[in-house]
Amino acid sequence: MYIRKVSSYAPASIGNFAIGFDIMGLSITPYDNEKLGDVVEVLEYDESMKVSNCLVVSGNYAKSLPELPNKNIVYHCLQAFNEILKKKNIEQKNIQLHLIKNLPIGSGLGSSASSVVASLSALNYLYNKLLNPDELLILMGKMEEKISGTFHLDNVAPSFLGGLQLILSNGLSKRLEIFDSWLYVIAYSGEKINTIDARSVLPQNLPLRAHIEHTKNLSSFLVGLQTKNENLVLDNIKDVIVEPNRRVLMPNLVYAREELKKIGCLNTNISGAGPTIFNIVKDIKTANTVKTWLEQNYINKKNGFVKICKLNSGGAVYTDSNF
Ligand SMILES: Nc1ncnc2c1ncn2[C@@H]1O[C@H](COP(=O)(O)OP(=O)(O)OP(=O)(O)O)[C@@H](O)[C@H]1O
Ligand SMILES: N[C@@H](CCO)C(=O)O
Repeated sequence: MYIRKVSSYAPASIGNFAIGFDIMGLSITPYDNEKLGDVVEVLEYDESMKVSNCLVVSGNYAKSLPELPNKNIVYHCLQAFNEILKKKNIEQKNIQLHLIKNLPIGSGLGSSASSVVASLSALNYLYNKLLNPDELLILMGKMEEKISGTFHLDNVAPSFLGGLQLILSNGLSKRLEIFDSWLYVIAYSGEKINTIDARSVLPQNLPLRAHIEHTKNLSSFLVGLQTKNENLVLDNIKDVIVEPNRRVLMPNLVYAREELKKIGCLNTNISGAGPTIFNIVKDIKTANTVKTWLEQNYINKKNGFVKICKLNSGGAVYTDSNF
């Protein structure tokens, strides 16, 4: 039996939020308050009890994880944290990690980020908040880099800190206030797209025209938030840089966007690297209509799902058996 259990839940997130490739992301939670995110429990044992397996996994998507524990990003998070302890001459506790894998892998819902945030935030809590939130966020980004090949914080920042997060040039993250009444109908098609593959279809250079158009859209989006102009914000949640290249991976996106607009959906875009799409509506009645259309026309009924979500303001949540 363990002597202490620290558990952390890290919510799903919409990476990029369409207008901010690699620099913006939104934390979401289902409208019915169901949980949508991974949980990592750190179990501390008495020194007399030998922990034979430092990582165990369970949950609906545990079977899709790499078979070898050392291929799991949670294992790398533990190793990275142990390295920090070593450098700071802090003795390692006798612990085991339990990952409850609730998010589908390669879904675009920030699945790997959720595992990273849950494990590192739980470990940090167990070690009396050894790292401050900025240091912890950077470490989370480095762990994401191990998976996708690039350092990006657009999933880990919202999952950890909650809300709509904008990554700044100093590497830190800033919360932006977005309309909290908006609903996000997310549709996970059931296919798997690894971020690293979705990045390999992107061009290394941008035409100047695309850069200008994108900058205009991003500026308009930010001004819309600042002046609380909902239409200006909605009109500028769009991606003229990445989406055109990723459409090849998501051939039904444009058709879905056109059809959903006819039934009241205000905005349809790719979540993270896809294949999940997010659809913005302002009321629960339209959300249900959009959900039904997506269930009937967009998702693979065996593995896919559609959920009505809202903004998650809080980010990762801890519980500690000591309290
Ligand atoms: N704990 C983990 N959770 C999720 N993926 C993991 C984990 N450990 C290792 N992986 C590997 O990471 C890859 C999936 O991560 P990836 O970033 O591509 O998808 P995602 O996090 O679902 O998507 P997105 O970042 O677009 O929202 C897979 O190759 C998977 O095997
Ligand atoms: N910004 C990332 C999110 C997925 O991890 C991308 O679109 O590649």
